[in-house]
Amino acid sequence: SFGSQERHFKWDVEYIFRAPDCLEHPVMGINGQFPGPTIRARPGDNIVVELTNKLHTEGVVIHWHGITQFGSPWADGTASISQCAVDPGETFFYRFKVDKPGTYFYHGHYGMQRSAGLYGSLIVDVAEGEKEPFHYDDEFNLLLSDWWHKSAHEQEIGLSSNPFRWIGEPQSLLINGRGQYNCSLAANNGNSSSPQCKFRGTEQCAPQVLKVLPNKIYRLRIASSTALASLNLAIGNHKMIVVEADGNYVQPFAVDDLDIYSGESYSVLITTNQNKEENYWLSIGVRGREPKTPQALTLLNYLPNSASKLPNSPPPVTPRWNDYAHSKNFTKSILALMGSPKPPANFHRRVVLLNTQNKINGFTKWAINNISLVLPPTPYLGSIKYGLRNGYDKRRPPEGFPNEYDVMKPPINPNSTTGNGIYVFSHGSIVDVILQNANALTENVSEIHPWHLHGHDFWVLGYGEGKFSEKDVGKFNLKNPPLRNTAVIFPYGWTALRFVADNPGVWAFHCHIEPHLHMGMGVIFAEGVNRLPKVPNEAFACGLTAKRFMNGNNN
Ligand SMILES: O=C1O[C@H]([C@@H](O)CO)C(O)=C1O
Repeated sequence: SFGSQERHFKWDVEYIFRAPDCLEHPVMGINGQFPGPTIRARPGDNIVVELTNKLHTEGVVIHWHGITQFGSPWADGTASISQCAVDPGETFFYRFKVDKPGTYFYHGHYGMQRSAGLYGSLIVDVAEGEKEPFHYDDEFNLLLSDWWHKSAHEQEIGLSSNPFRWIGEPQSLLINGRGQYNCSLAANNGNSSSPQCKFRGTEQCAPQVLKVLPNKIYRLRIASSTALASLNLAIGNHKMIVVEADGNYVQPFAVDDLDIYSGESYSVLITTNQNKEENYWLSIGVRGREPKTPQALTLLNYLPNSASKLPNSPPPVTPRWNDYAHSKNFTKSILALMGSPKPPANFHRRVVLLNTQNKINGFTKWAINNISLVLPPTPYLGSIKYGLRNGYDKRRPPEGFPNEYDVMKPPINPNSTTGNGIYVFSHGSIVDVILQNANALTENVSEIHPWHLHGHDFWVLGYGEGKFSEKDVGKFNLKNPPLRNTAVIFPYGWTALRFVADNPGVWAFHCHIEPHLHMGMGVIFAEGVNRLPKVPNEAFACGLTAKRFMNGNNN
């Protein structure tokens, strides 16, 4: 399109020593930075990321979360799905177009590399000469994450062990890769048992202070790449107007605090119209799991006040972790901005996906319709495109679950099986997905799962309690459902989504809680793969020997 640019980046992924929460640990960085560099682009721009793997003993891929990859499914950055993991020493070229303004991010999508710190921001501004449907004077970008003192490797080994070792709650929450583990910014006016932090400001774990001028409007871009934690964000004395969710404009609404699940992004507007002699807290706490992690904090610093002037009152408190009514109220308030694309009135195919915690040979797993996803070694995109017979399980996974299954109780028979079959959708068909939550292995436990779809936005048609039934269809919102790429299922509830299968490729659809995906909580969708032109060789084979074989020189 007119004025579009190529934006070229050269990135080295490597472990670096960093102190994200003031304690030093190996962190997966990019070009020596953590979080990785921010990509900023405009709609229509071609992004080229020349990614060199400097990890020495691990493969790597990067997923561009929220970017549809229309016409470039091999650049989606999902190991075993859209490409082979990039070998140590190798360089892979991600080439893709960004199509829609919004707040996005990128992250590792191989094993548990997101937990290791492989993530960064991707911001698409409006096209030159165009305006957002709201006004603001300046903006801040807040990429939220959670951090463990146990390495991603140790976490992963625990999950794959029998007896199972759960990763537990994070030690710290990070804002733009910065948190404070053994001190608190609010010790002097809160009830923290930690000592007051004393920062010069140059420390790796010093908070990024948000410096604002009085009586202005600021846009906060907020994205969550947490591995586990669902979060709630609040700013002392300031209401937030929600205007964007996952790169889509929403009908503006005001809140005192905002829930954000892993894989989601929001933009909110705040007006700096409070007492300008004061500074204010921005605080982030854990939702949906019994919190064992202190709040993350930073300051809204009204200039010219000193940033060392602490607010008079303690940081806003996070709503009670299991106040699901509060969460549902927020989530259901998110509706598409008037004039947004509407969903088709009917669907061609409905897939119901039951989410259960299971056992396989004594190992703890998650399963969808009783199949726990284990990715095949050959990427699906290549297996399908080239008709490879043994690339993956050709049996179609179930479209639903037995009617008598009681979602309110632990599974009667918790034993499950692994699989890697795919859901194949006809090109252009309209697909409804009902995500059905259930009781986990333990009685009276049902968890939150934020589900993320690659390659598409979907409309969120509705949320409900208990088991989904046909009569719930009548309550679907077809008028102004929000378009998103991530939607949460609440404990013991269901969430209904609709999307158009019009993006040729193979797409992961999964719980964005990284350990849950690792334990099998995902499915694979494929559509229109036969329409794809030649797939770049380097997506499916590595090194010069592979190139030689592909050129037919294999003797
Ligand atoms: O997958 C999970 O495992 C643990 C627990 O269910 C078993 O230890 C937990 O809280 C999860 O979310």
